[in-house]
This record gives sequence, structure tokens and C-alpha cells, in this order.
Amino acid sequence: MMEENKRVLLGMSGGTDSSVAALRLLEAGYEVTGVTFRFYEIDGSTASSDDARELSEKLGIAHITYDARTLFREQIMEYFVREYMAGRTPVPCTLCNNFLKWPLLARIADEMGVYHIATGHYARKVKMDDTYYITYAADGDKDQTFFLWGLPQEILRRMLLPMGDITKAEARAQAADKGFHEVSVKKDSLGVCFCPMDYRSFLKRWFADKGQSFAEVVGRGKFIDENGGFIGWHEGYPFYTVGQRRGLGIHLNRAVFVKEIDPLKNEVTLAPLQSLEKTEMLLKDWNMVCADRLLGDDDVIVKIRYRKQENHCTVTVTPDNLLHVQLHESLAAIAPGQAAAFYKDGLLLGGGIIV
Ligand SMILES: Nc1ncnc2c1ncn2[C@@H]1O[C@H](COP(=O)(O)OP(=O)(O)OP(=O)(O)O)[C@@H](O)[C@H]1O
Repeated sequence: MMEENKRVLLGMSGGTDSSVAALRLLEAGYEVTGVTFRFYEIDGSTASSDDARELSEKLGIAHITYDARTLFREQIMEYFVREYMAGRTPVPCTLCNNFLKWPLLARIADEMGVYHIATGHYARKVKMDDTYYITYAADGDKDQTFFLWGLPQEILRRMLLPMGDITKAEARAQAADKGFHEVSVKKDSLGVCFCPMDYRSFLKRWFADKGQSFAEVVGRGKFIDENGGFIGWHEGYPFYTVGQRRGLGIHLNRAVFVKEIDPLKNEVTLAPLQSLEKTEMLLKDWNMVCADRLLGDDDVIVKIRYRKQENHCTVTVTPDNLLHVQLHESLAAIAPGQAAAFYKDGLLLGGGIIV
């Protein structure tokens, strides 16, 4: 294992957060190298790596560009399409952060003899009883801990999170203060980086690029009620997600939500919200940061949405090695494919993918 040193490899997207992160790491006395991953470039635009390189020059830090387009396409974009085609709701940012971005930072840092790895994520970390944990960011509105439940100790140990202690407003002020006006006024990135449009248009284009029309891949199918009764026609099951209410294209005199998706029959079950409530769920591909804390506590917080939702639960491991989450209150719209993250006393204890 590498000895700790004062060098850090920082993921630089060209945005405000990772740019301010570079400033803060320099201020803290680190020797910073910036790396910009070429994940996906909308219409071939290299604006983000150009911005990151320019900023690095101004700061006098080294900057490299790393071509991760094939990895990103195979690991994230193909998974994204595959999940919708299987009737599930994917979590590309979670997968990218936990299983692509941070591991890639660690691998490149290893090759460079750099001990620390950093990003502009709004999250903090603490060490307790020889275990490292991610904890909530100071800026509750920007907190990104929800996307980081899958990281192993080898990564947590080396992580630096220079944005964890400040708010977004303070980040903008710090950039302006240091004379980086453009950095201070950059817009926040929204949603999935490779799919800024509605994911349905993305799916159509994905298949069109392969010379297939979506209507040929998945034709129209049936909306049914909970008893299997026909309600109306839909455009193809991948266009709907569990919990969806708007944009169903049918008008009934009652509020209905997507309860289930059957890809084999191309059927989408609609039901009132109460029917979507559940008191348990199973997780696959899970990670536990500390099994004793997670499994030994009968009142853990579970989040399945980035914002505005927290439920209490008890977590156990099933004989077939899934995590069983017993919710203390019912929760509606638990979509297969989405992620669940566990917290206790502000510590991120792990998470997994909803089966
Ligand atoms: N293409 C990339 N290359 C290297 N690092 C990246 C890249 N994209 C994102 N990151 C890193 O991951 C962090 C989180 O990315 P994300 O896109 O979720 O956040 P963000 O809030 O938009 O950050 P930023 O303001 O820095 O763009 C960034 O702060 C950056 O450190």
C-alpha cells in the first residue's frame, strides 16, 4: 500500500465545484493534479475539459485528460438502456460515482504515486474506530452523500472532500474572491450528464442510431388495472417508470400511478397511490461500510430518493445474500433498479440496488 503523501489527484469537470475544490486543495498545501475524464461529449463538445485545462493553467497545476468514453458507454450508458428495457429505473450517477469515477481516480493516482484522490462532491468524511465514513455535507441542499454509498475503505481512506464544509453560495463567493469570475457564475449541472433531455427521447435516439425504430423494438402495449382489466394503450413499457403519474397520456376520473411494469407482456399496471405503498424491499449489489452498525441497529434511516424522503427501517441479510429492508412506515413508489442508501447519526452506512 502506498505511503500517505501531500499529493492529490482531483477530478475536474470544469464546473464550479471541482474548480473551487482545486483552489481549496492548493490553499491547504496539497500538490494538485487535475484530471478530466472524457465520459460523454454532447455533439463532440470538449468545453468541460477545455475549461478545466484553462483553469489548471491559471492555477499553475498539472492537468491531464483521460479518455474514458468506452468505459462510460459500456458501464453506464448501455446499463442505462438495458435497465429501461428490463422495465426498471436505472441510477447512472450512482453507478458512475461508485464504480467508475472514484475507482478510476484511485487507479490513475496509483500509477502516478499520488496518495489522495478528490472531487468537488458536497460530502464529508470521518474516521471512527478505524473505519472511514462519508457524512452529510455542511450544505444540506447540495448534499451528495446519496450517490456515494458503494465506496470501499481503500477509496474512503484516500478521499479528500474539500467542498464538504462549505455551502454552494460560499463556493461561488470564494471563486469570485480569488478572481475567478467565470467559475463563480457557472450554472449547476442538472440531471444525467449524457441524457439532458427526457430519457424517452434518448432511448428513441439510441435505437435510431443503430438503425432501429423504437416502435419496432417495443410497440404499443396495454395499460391495465390491478385486476388485469384493460384501461388503454401506451407507447411501450420502457417509457414508464414505477411511481409515475404525469405523462401517461390517458385521462381517467381518478389519480393513477404506475405500479408495475411487465416487459415480457409489454403491460403497465396503473393503480391508486395507496396500492404502491410497501413496507419492505430487497437490495442486490449492496455495500456495507460497517456491518455492525447497519445490521445491529433497529432504527436506521433509508433514503431511496435524493431529496425530501427519509424512512426508518431495520436491515438484515437474507439467506440468498440480499439485504432485506423492513420499513417502519410504508413508502410509496419503490422502483426496481433505483438505489437505497442507509444512514445513522449522520454516517452513510451503505446501500444497494432495489430488486
Ligand atoms: N468529466 C469529469 N472528469 C473528472 N471529474 C469529474 C467529471 N465529472 C464530474 N467529476 C467530479 O465529480 C464531482 C461530482 O460531479 P457532478 O457532475 O455530480 O457534480 P457537480 O456538482 O456538477 O460538480 P462540478 O460543479 O464540479 O461540475 C465533480 O465535482 C468532479 O470532481
